[in-house]
Amino acid sequence: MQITFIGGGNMASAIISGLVKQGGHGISVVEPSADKRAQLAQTYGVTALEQPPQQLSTDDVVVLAVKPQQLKDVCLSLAPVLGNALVVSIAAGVGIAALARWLGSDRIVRVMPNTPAMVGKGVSGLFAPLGVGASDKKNAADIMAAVGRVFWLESESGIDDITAISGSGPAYVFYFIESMIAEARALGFDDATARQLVLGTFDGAVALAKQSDLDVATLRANVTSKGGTTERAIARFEAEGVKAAIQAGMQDCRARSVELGQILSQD
Ligand SMILES: NC(=O)C1=CN([C@@H]2O[C@H](COP(=O)(O)OP(=O)(O)OC[C@H]3O[C@@H](n4cnc5c(N)ncnc54)[C@H](O)[C@@H]3O)[C@@H](O)[C@H]2O)C=CC1
Ligand SMILES: O=C(O)[C@@H]1CCC=N1
Repeated sequence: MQITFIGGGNMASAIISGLVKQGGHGISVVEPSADKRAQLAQTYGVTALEQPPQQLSTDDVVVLAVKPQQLKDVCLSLAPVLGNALVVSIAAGVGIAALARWLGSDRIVRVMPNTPAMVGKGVSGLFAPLGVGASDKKNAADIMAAVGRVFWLESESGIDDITAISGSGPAYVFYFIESMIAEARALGFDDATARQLVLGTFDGAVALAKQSDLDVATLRANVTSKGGTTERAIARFEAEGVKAAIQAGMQDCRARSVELGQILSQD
């Protein structure tokens, strides 16, 4: 595939890194920052451009990887050179109707990836409107499958849902990890040891959850001895409303995705 990324920031780099490892693709990136262009070219061996190509072809795939707030201008400037290229938008919030209006094309797939794509462990939700053909859907899914797992969504609002789960989710996990590392440091462990203890715990717990036949609530119960230490910790989490706060945070995240779409898709 000939793939042109518009925007070479965090998320684009994560996807590019997986595609480069997979090999066999022609990859270019349009990125205004000269520093980032140099880094992308050096790290991944991709073609880094300051401006979009003069003309794209029907066989090209264009991945829109700029901030949602930059999307309209980017689409309007791409429209004259887009030809009939397939467009894959990874931007949060902004819907296909607005993208189609700005691009003058409805050959569009929306994707909500996440940054663990950088290490081949991404989770992506994809949505394509009815008019998008099977080979376009396959190309979009193949790009994301190069960097992790792929889930097709039945409706576009599923993109808002999955943004609150896997799109933003790595940040929730890092927040939990950060909190545990801070406390391990407060208990006197040096930074490197605190990090290893906490990351080892996450790694082990996730591996156990994946390999076990038991559900996660049972796995948690198995750690929690009656009258023991874990029980105290979980009781404090419950008293402080940690679970409710996580769920409320996810709802706020989803609402922001909807709100971004409403604000940014107006004209
Ligand atoms: N970071 C994440 O975890 C995720 C991000 N996304 C979506 O990915 C998109 C990009 O997010 P990030 O990579 O985090 O942002 P970022 O800020 O790291 O990257 C955006 C890049 O676009 C470049 N840019 C600005 N104007 C441009 C233009 N006119 N033409 C080409 N490039 C331009 C910027 O210089 C920057 O390098 C956003 O729409 C976001 O909603 C989706 C899922 C996860
Ligand atoms: O925070 C954001 O808006 C983007 C979308 C999902 C993850 N990062």
